Amino acid sequence: MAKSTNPTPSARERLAALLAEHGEVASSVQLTAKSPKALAVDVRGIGGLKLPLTAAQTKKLRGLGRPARFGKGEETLVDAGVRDTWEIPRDLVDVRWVDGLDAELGLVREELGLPTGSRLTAELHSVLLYDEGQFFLPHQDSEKDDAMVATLVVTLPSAHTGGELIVHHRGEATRYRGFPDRVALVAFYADCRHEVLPVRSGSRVTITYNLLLQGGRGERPGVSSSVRELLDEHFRTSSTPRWPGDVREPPEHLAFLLDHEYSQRGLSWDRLKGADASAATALRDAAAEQGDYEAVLALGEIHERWDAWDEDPYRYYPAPDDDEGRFDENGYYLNDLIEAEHRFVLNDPSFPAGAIDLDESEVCSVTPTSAMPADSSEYEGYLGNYGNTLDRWYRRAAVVIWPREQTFVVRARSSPVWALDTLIAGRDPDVARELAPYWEGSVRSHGGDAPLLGKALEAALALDDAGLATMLLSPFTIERLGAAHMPVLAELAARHGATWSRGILDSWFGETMRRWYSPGSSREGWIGGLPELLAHLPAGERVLRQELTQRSWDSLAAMIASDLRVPQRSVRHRQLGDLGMAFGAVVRAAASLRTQTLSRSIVKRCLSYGDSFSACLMPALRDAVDRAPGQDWEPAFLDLGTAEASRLRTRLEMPERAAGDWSIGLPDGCDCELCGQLAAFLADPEQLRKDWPLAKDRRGHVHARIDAAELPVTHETRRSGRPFVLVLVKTQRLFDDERLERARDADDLGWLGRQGMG
Ligand SMILES: O=C(O)CCC(=O)C(=O)O
Ligand SMILES: [Fe+2]
Repeated sequence: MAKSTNPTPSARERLAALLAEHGEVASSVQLTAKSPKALAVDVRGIGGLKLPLTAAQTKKLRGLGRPARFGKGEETLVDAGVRDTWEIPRDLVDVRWVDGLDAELGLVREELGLPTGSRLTAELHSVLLYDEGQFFLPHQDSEKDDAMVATLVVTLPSAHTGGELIVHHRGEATRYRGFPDRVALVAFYADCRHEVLPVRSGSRVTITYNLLLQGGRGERPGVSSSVRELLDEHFRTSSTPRWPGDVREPPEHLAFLLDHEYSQRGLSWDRLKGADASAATALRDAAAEQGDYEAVLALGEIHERWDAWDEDPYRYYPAPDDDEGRFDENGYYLNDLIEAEHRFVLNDPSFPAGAIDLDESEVCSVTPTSAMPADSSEYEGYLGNYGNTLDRWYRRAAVVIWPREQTFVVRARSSPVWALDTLIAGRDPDVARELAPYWEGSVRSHGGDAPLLGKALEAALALDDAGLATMLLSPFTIERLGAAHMPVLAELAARHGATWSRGILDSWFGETMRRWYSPGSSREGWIGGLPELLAHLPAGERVLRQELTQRSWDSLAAMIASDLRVPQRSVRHRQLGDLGMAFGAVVRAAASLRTQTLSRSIVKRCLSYGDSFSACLMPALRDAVDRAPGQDWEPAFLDLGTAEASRLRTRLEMPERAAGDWSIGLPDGCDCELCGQLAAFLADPEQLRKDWPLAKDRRGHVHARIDAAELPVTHETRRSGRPFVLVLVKTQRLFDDERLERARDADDLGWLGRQGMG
């Protein structure tokens, strides 16, 4: 969140501040053992270690050591450039704390702010020996056990310098030294990066433990009532209007973002780290107080888009005082937050899998997201709609709270599948009405795929209400409609009538929707399967058959019209060719309708298209023959094929280009004075080359015209003299292309003749 410029902070901002105060705790801590005798270490082959360690003992230890490994993703590696230390095999070592470790672990638990009532246990991880020059670069320990919350490093007393353990957290580094005569214990949260600096002299020996947390929830009297009041205030108060006249409803959720990192499996109420634990617990207790709120842990994905600069704007001026912390980790200066998206997956098995999107006014945190290191980021220079933008993505865990009466809607929004299953089972129209305000957004953000459409149809059938059926179905797109859906759709159409059906199809074919969220599904691909789809309608069904075919044609005709306008010939032909299958399908579907009105209007429209339409028609005709060899032509195909044949014949009857005729036509597009000169050169049958001194932008215009029309003319700039000279040369491709085209025409005409359309 950007710094608030609002003079009176909102309830959620005050809530975050209260929780921050309440939960100030360390992320690492150091203790010393009562005496060196607190610890008894036996090593097989050496015997009991005498503390402080002597040089003779470390020498023996070294004899048992092997180079330590470290984890990188899935792998375990040995790389002395990252980690250079000896590891003593764990099974050779027996470590015993004479009075147990409970007192120390109790202190650690308190200092790290883990909930009262919980208990830490230590699990031996490794025994390490760092000789002079050895070190471990910054890293984060992997949490192999779900209950692991922290690491404990015990440094045995020994004479050494260097080898400091440095623990990083949220931009702060804490440095811990071992002692010559005392056992040092350092514990830090498992999500802290840490490192061991090179040992400068002597040897450093450490024993590391995984710290596991068991049970217990914190009880923090005192804050709960103020938390509760702020919670109520948040849910009562509409957020500030974004522009004059903007009407905003009171928020439906509150997400409090946590500061530590959690894995999906590691995120649970009794294993929250540091300040998160006390804050989250206070929130949960306040929510539970009267049983009217629900609080759930969630994993969030946050996307921020910043207006940003890639260099320091204050390079030549002193930065304003309140401007620190405005640089991200890559040195970009964060200027203004343009937008932020917050999406949460509820981490609770009693909730259906899925995600909910929250508004910025529903989110708060102690540490603003922009102050956290991003998981990934992307900088774009002057592109798109803004100036320079910096996109940043983060993962942050959160406590998400909502009024209990909203639970159905929250569940339904996070999983539309679950919502539909509930409707199918309960057939309760009031429940469906509760969904109405969110349904479209919810289907959209979950991709609205074919199985979901299947369920939505089923639910519409179960509810048996035309209005609710429209609400449930209209967010989908036509590309998702498959054979399996047809019987239910027909049933609904029969129940609710033709007007209802048309309304649904209008939404499904709508253009805006399609761009929103049908990635990977192509309209023309779907139209290509139309006749097969119609075959799944009950015999005698008329409305859907008619309407689906009509709308498919309208949609396709719009695509054809736009492709016919593409200036480059090769692109135009390829795109039109790609529509051939869909065109054939529409013609076949139209032919199967009760009246031939649509067929006739298709033919009429196609006869008005120019020559390029052949690129779409020929593949459709050839496909029709492949599908139904030896069968009679649909009348529409026959009309179009016959017209195509006569068009081809006319073209072929024109005399071939004479050898030595170099005249080229320039297609329409511009009649500026420059294009006039270009056209004259092109039209001249004898002139093959033109050396044309032209200023830069004028050369650019000529380049563009020639490229757009894909003319057989090379156009290069000779960079000598002022202005440079544009050299145009007509090429042999003029003759080759025309020859190829004639051959293709002849071939098509022959084929049409053999199909009875000559
Ligand atoms: O030796 C130390 O102080 C730390 C060792 C460590 O970071 C590890 O084993 O992961
Ligand atoms: Fe480590």
